[in-house]
Amino acid sequence: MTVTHARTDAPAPLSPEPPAPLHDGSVAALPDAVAVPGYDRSQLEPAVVHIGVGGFHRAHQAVYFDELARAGVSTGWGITGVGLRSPQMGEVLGDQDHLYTLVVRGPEGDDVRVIGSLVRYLFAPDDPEAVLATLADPRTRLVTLTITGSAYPAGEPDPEDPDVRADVATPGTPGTAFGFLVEGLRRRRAAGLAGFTVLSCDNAQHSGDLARAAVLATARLRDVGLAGWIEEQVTFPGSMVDRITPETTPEGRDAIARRHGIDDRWPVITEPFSQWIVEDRFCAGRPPLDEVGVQFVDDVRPFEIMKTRMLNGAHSALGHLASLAGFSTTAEAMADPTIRGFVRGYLHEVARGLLQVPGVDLDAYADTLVERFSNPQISDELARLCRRSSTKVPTYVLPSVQVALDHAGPREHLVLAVAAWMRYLRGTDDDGRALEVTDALADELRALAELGGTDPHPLLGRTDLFGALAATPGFAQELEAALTGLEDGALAAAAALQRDAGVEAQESAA
Ligand SMILES: NC(=O)c1ccc[n+]([C@@H]2O[C@H](COP(=O)([O-])OP(=O)(O)OC[C@H]3O[C@@H](n4cnc5c(N)ncnc54)[C@H](O)[C@@H]3O)[C@@H](O)[C@H]2O)c1
Ligand SMILES: O=P(O)(O)OC[C@@H](O)[C@@H](O)[C@H](O)[C@H](O)CO
Repeated sequence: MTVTHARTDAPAPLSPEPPAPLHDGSVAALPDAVAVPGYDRSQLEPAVVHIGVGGFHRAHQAVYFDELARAGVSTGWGITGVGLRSPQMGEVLGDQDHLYTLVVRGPEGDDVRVIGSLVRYLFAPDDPEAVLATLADPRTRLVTLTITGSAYPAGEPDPEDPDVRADVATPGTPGTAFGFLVEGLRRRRAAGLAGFTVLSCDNAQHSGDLARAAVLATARLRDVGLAGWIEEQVTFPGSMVDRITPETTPEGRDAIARRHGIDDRWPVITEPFSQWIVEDRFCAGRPPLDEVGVQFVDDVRPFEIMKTRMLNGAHSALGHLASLAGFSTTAEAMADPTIRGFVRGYLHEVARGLLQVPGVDLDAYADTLVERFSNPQISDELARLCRRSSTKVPTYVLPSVQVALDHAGPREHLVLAVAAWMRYLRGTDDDGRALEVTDALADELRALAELGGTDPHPLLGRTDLFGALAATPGFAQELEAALTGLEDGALAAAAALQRDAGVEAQESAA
């Protein structure tokens, strides 16, 4: 493994380089392998623009739109994919007529199909004008985003940031997704058109509010009147999205070619589970996604909070702790009873701090998460779960710790998860092997983690990450104890929690 001190404004090491075509005659190339995905793609109307076409979009939103067309419900929602950061996805999709293979990997084996809802792909740095023209096109009714949580400014956008400067000073060649949205909307306003819906599909608590705040703040930097028009004309529904989608590796790609005889340079492998809950606030027409399993609600926040704190929080906790213990994938780590017990304990503590979620039994939800994380058919790298943790831990983990401290709730697993992140930041596992630390703040946080050792105070000084939690009585001492426990190794620290829980259970039974 390598230690990567990457800045998030550099393209993240998102996916492996797309593998070269096989074309050795042993397999059929897309789109020859499957001529059409079951409907006439020429009928698809380009009503959706999606920014950030990665693995998840192709395993989730694009699949729902594909199902709409496949089931004959509607061909009104074809997708124009837009990339801002790396050109490879566009190159691969361009070679495949924008078709790609979705492999749903469950206990019964692989379900393989070709997805056809992406009709076009634009790499913004090559042709910003085409992207802006598409956003200003009257046919565009919905813009969806999966640009990672780090792309949303915490507070106001930094006017000194070169990308934000481009959004304002050279709006014909914007630097950020929000700059593109604002200029696209400005052109619509100038042309007398209405707005479009902006639907964030990034994992976040209040994803819609984050997108709205970022778009309005970017607009205000340009023109207060434009910002006011956007407030009136554009809706930003929140959404809860869920489908565990690992990065596609060359090995995964080659296995698909061998097993299924399809030469797809960048297929997507995902799990059977899929969930999408969306707030019903669409200003330019709502796609009939309820016909294909999407749930529309008035307020998505309880679902977002549950999902980010339970699933994503447990993923972060598992990622850091199991990486320290030397594991590489979720399934491998979850097969270890100590790690599995730690994840269960973590989920239990989070659930204790959650309010009721409509129609959800949190214990049953926790059980499904343990099962999904353990899926041996899916090879999900722990390293993926540990990227951009300075954005993720404050969103996914720390709110649960705060709730537990405020209500004197059980929190040993939560605190160990924070300690494991701090220990992980030092960049080596329990056997001294290098860990991948891919984070905008990697260098700064590593220095603080090394300075502190088992003393969390240098890291807790980062109030931009810890907020009021840093000063919450008892937290620093509990963290210090957990960091000290980790000196014996991650597995030993997790096992100690299980021993303590066993003793407590015996005492209360007695
Ligand atoms: N993979 C999953 O299991 C999963 C599930 C639910 C939600 N998500 C969310 O979906 C988003 C994308 O995840 P993914 O797994 O597809 O990752 P990915 O790395 O495959 O794709 C990320 C995409 O975002 C783009 N991007 C990154 N930073 C950007 C920026 N600052 N501005 C514009 N574009 C940017 C990349 O170019 C890429 O197209 C994340 O927010 C993630 O939390 C992922
Ligand atoms: O996507 P991230 O990096 O914010 O978080 C990593 C994982 O927890 C996440 O991708 C999950 O797999 C996903 O949210 C499941 O729906």
